[in-house]
Amino acid sequence: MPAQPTGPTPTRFAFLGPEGTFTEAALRSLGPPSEGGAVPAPSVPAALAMTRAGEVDAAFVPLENSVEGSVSPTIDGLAGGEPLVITREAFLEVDFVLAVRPGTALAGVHRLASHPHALAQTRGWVAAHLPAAEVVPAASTADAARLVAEGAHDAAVCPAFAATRYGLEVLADRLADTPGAVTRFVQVERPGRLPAPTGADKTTLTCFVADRTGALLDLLTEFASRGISLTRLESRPTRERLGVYSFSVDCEGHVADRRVGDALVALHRLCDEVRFHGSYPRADGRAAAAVPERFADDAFGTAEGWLDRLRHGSAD
Ligand SMILES: O=C(O)C(=O)C[C@]1(C(=O)O)C=C[C@@H](O)C=C1
Repeated sequence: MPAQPTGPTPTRFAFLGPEGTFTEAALRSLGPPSEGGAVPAPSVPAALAMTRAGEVDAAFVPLENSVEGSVSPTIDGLAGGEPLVITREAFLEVDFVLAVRPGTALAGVHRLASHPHALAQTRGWVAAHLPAAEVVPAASTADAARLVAEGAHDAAVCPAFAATRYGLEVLADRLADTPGAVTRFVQVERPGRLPAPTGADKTTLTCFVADRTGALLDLLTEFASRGISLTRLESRPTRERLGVYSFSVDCEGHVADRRVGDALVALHRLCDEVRFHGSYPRADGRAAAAVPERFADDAFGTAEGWLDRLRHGSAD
C-alpha cells in the first residue's frame, strides 16, 4: 500500500452557525474543539470559503439527510472552486421543537422560520398545527431561533438546544414527520491530508461527463465491474446550460484500494473531468461488505504481474 500523506489534524473549524445548529452538535460529538477552535459561519459557502482562504483548518458542514436528501450548497461547493477534500464524516439523529419567545401561544404564531431542510422534515406537523402561518426560510435552524429571540419571527423550528441557547420556550416537541431522521455531516479540508484506509471507507467524487447517450451507464459500469458499491449518486446542473449535469458520487472503498484506484483511472479516461473529494473512514456503523476475491488487491496484483510478464516476452 502506498504511504499516506499526513499533515497536522485540524484544530480550527468553521461550522454552519450560529451557535446551536445541528452542525455544531455534530462537530462537538466528535470531541470538544480546542478553545476558540469552533468558528460559526453564516452559511455553508462561507464556511468553505474560510477553509479555502486558510482562515480555518477545516469546514464542518451538512451533506445529506435521510429524509430530505442532499444539501445542495455543500455538494455544489465541493464540485466547483479550489479543490477541497473530505477527511471525516459524522451522523446525527435530528428532531425538532417549536420554539417561541416566552409567553407566546400557538395562536400567536403567524410567522414561522427555519432552515429549508428542517421545514421540509416538519411539513406535515406545520400543516396540521399551523396551517395559516407564513413559513420563512432561514440560514440555519439556530439562526431562525436567534431571529425569533430578536422578534423578527414568532416561532422557529429548531433543535431543543437552540431554544435553550436563545432563551426561547418550547411549545411543542417531536415535530419531525419521519422520526429517526439522520443527517450526515462532513469535515472538509484543503488537500494534503489523506486518512489511512481502515477497511470500511468511503470515497467522494464529482464526475463531469459529456452530454451523450449512455454516459451515466458507462460511468456506473466502471464501479459495478470492479465490485464497488455506491452509497450516494446524484446529478447536479453544471450551470452551463439546461440538460448538462455533473454526477456527485460516494462509493465504498479507499483510493488506496486497488479496485477503487483502477476505477478512478478508468473514470479519468471516460469523463471530461473527475474531481476527487477524498477517501475517509465511514461513520455510519455499517461494516464494509466483504470484497469478493476477484476484486481484492491481490487479484489486481496477480493480473498486473501477468500483464508485465506478457510485455516482457512470456506467454503466461
Ligand atoms: O440548521 C441547522 O441546524 C443545520 O445544521 C443544517 C441542517 C441541514 O442542512 O440539513 C442540518 C440538519 C437538519 O436536517 C436541518 C438543518
